[in-house]
Amino acid sequence: MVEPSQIGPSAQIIDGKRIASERANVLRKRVTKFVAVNGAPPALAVVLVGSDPASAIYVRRKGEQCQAVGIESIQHRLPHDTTEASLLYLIAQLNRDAGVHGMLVQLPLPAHIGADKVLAAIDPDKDVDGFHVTNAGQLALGKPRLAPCTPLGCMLLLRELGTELRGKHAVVIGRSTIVGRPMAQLLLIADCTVTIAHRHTTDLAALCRAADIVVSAVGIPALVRGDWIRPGAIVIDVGINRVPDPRSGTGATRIVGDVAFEEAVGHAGAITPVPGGVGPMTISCLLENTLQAAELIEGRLAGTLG
Ligand SMILES: Nc1nc(=O)c2c([nH]1)NC[C@@H]1CN(c3ccc(C(=O)N[C@@H](CCC(=O)O)C(=O)O)cc3)C=[N+]21
Ligand SMILES: [Mg+2]
Repeated sequence: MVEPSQIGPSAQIIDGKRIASERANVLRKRVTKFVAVNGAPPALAVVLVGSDPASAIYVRRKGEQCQAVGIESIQHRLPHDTTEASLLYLIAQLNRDAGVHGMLVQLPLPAHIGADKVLAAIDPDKDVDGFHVTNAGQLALGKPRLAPCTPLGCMLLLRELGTELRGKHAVVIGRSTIVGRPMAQLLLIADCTVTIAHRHTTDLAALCRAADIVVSAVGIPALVRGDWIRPGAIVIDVGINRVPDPRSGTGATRIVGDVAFEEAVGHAGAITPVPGGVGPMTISCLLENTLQAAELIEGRLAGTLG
């Protein structure tokens, strides 16, 4: 007996939430080992300036996930009118604090604070977002140290599928420094042929139709249509777009990605949902980067002490 849902092609739905929770179990064991060796847990400092509601939710979720694997979470919530100088002062303190292994400043920052200057002030060894020019440069050289969490999470999802990446044509839509560019670098390291598309790209549809892997990170709901997806291609949807939820009738919102999911699911071989795809993997990779930073820092200290 064939269910209607089994008639016609339908993609494998890549369950980022499940994969992230399985990885949390592995991370928890690594953290336990770290505590046994070093006597204290890895610690992540998260700095939030202002009260953007989405940022507040993400920061809270990061704290919860840290706690779930035994990483100490230190959160600094600063008022919207915090000066650039006082934010730089806090970063300098966190850089010096031997009890802090990783730190991040939640983006976006208020307009009166220069994000480039702030990111440059973070000790690259504690830069668990991988946004510092040193870490971006290492990645561009093909020798990543701490790499950005969202692209790392996308790579883990691709690896989880078990398909050979070497020689595959990957189209990355979006060239942001936090997702598109580092994503392209990681795909290159995995021996993909990589095309980066952006707002000036002509005939994005035709480009996507030639792709084995499409990664979209632009923030436009339903930009990527079902018939843009080559049969069997892999679709990674990084978009987080808040839209009105017509089903609620109460003005409530829901989040959708950049891909018209219901269309694309009939074409793709595998596709990430939003929510429950890339988002949970981003936080999972943040935890992993924090543990990696802590292991490197403590390993180096142990080396200097004998
Ligand atoms: N310095 C800095 N580092 C960041 O890594 C950073 C940032 N700033 N600013 C904002 C973006 C966005 N981001 C997300 C993290 C988790 C989910 C996530 O967990 N999403 C869930 C739930 C989404 C929801 O319900 O709102 C999901 O997709 O299933 C989403 C987005 C990290 N960012
Ligand atoms: Mg998601």
